[in-house]
Amino acid sequence: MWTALKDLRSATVTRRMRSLFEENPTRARDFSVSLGDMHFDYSKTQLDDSIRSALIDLCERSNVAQRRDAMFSGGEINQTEGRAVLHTALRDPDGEELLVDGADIRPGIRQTLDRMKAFSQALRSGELVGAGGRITDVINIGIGGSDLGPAMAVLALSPYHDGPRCHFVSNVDGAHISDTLKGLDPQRTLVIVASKSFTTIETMTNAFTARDWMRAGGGDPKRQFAALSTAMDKTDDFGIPQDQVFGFEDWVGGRYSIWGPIGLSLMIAIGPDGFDQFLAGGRAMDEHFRAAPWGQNMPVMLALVGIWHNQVCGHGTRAVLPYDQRLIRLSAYFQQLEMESNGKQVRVDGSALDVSSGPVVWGEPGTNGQHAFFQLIHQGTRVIPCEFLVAARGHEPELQAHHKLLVANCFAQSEALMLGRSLDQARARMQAKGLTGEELERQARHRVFPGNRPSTTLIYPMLTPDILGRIIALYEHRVFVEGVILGINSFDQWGVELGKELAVSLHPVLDGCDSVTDKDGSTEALVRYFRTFNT
Ligand SMILES: O=P(O)(O)OC[C@H]1O[C@](O)(CO)[C@@H](O)[C@@H]1O
Repeated sequence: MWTALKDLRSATVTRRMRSLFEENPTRARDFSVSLGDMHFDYSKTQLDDSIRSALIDLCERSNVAQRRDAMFSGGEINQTEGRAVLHTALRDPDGEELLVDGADIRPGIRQTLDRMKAFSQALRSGELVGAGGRITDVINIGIGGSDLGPAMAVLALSPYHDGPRCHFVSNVDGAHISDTLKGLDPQRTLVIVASKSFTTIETMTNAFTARDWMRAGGGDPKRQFAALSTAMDKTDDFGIPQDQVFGFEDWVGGRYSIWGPIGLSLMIAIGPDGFDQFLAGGRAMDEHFRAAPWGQNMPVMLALVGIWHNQVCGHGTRAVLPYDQRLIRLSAYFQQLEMESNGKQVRVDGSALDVSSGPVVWGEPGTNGQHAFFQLIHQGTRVIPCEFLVAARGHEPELQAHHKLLVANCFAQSEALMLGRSLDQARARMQAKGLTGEELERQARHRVFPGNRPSTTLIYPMLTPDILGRIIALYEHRVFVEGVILGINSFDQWGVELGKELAVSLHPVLDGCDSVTDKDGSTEALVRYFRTFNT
């Protein structure tokens, strides 16, 4: 399957992308996909008709349609954990009957959503109070999927906030909770403990610290704690009243969980109506993913472009570059979504992957990144496919000039990456500035841009709750399609276990309770260093 694609790649190594636009005047339209007013342009890549056909063929042969349908209908596609994968059901509470283990899951989803709405409304209206009166601040304590989604989305949608302030604590580093608690009123703060398992050491350590802080400051943890979890017995043990516990099932993976109870902080911030719009955005992307033919299917084409760049061309990293300051946490969110899902070395059947696993995902918002790492993207020896995201309009009409500059910079980057600047062009520019002879030759080489560097652009009218829902669902399905093509299970994460186990065994070693001599030399030396400062 891969050979045909690799041959196509060899045939295009020296081809200038720009020539594709000269050959096909409607290339921009032909190599883009729309969903309503959201538009995904992948024309600034090497994809042509034959490459796209070969990629679509790969998609067909990989049974993406069957796997997709199995996912939406509750098939046990997370084989290594024996679970269905149904985060999509969370954003479709009124959908038709959906059976898991013989029972329809929709009524439970609706009931939990209604409870979340009632709870967040009571909090926002001031009906639900803390020991010291109206709740002014909410802290979500969680990590990974129980943090990154809501933390990213709350920031992204700050123009829609009209509820209490939301804070996020994830790191077990005491600095995180300490800095967050400073300045908060323990009698007017709500703490949400977000943990699917309710055993994650970072989250539980921070939750106990927050409870001690609240008690010491005269707050009332019985009233001012809520929990989001699949483990009701453990939330009970912690002492959180059941009417403040919002449960979900194991068919929701951590990094896919923002659509349900894990999204409670987002709902508190933007209100139930805003949250409904967010769900509707995700649902619209689901419907599109299920219905659109592959070539017109946004998640599929985003995935196929990703497969082309990573597995076929060998570009091992992917930069996510939102030209939107409020999406500053988007690449961190996508890092978990993509790298925890598709960073696997074996297929579902245990056989070794014969192509690269998912790429390294990284990035920062523009224009900041331009003044940091874009140098390497433009002139470094590696090719780094870039994914730009940008809104046509900002939320600050009075600062329209800023937004125009932002957008101009975004478009300029993809243009510059594709066009580059040849040695002759560099020389001509320097001559125009009056340079001549040896000095001109010496300087000109440093001003050459190889160009021909691929990028895609996702453009939408404005970053609303609906659009954010569409963006997240788009990337979720992209990761899914890439995983199916690689033949891996995108829904487990065994790779995080070994480090967790060793941390548990190292904890008593740091205290000096357990011996350090059975550790490797490096670890032993590090432990001894730590002990000298902690006697
Ligand atoms: O919600 P929990 O159970 O606390 O887990 C938090 C995170 O930890 C992980 O299991 C990995 O360490 C993630 O997959 C998950 O999102």
